[in-house]
Amino acid sequence: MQNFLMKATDCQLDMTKLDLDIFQESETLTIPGLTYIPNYVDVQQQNQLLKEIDEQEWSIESLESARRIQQHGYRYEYQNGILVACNYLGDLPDWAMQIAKGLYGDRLTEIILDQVTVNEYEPGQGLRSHIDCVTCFGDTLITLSLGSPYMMEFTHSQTQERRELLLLPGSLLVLKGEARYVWQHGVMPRDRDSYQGREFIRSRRVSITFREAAFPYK
Ligand SMILES: O=C(O)CCC(=O)C(=O)O
Ligand SMILES: [Fe+2]
Repeated sequence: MQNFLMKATDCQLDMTKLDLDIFQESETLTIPGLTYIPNYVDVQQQNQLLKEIDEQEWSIESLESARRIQQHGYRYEYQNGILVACNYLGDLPDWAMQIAKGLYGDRLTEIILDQVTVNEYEPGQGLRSHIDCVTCFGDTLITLSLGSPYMMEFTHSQTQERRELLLLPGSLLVLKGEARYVWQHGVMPRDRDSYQGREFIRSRRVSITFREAAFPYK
């Protein structure tokens, strides 16, 4: 195995040299309904988004994971994976609304998505494998990745078949159909990822997930 250590602070520059995007795209075709779009936003936009996000208030996701999150548009509260409350918070902040409109303009969504969850991951933190609440959200989930590359794992909920995808900063992950409803997705709590024979040291990752708040909660 090629031991390729990459410091995440260097990654935005190094990514262009690595040409990772090419082999990632072919791999994504093996999960129906999953689309991976590298470089959806450029480095300048990524930095601007991180700045805007960090100006907003964070909250702690749960005692279990202690990761920081933000919710915009609607706030969903879960206990042990069960929805216990949903509140309308108001319009999305401008930076989120601009992206939501862009996704719609690029025909990635049929409506302008109105719920945003920002997830922050520090090295060692993860997200348990899950299928996003079916009754809470619409059929299209879109995640924009910022910061350090992290690997996402997908597990088929019946066959337990697994896939991996390294989510690069600036990339968009679109989950619909089977990728949304049949495959679970999650992030292992680790401080580095091995992917395609290379090792990626994790630093801070911030993801922005866009969803449609489902009708009963509007
Ligand atoms: O951080 C990510 O890329 C995914 C977030 C996610 O799956 C969720 O909030 O449901
Ligand atoms: Fe999710």
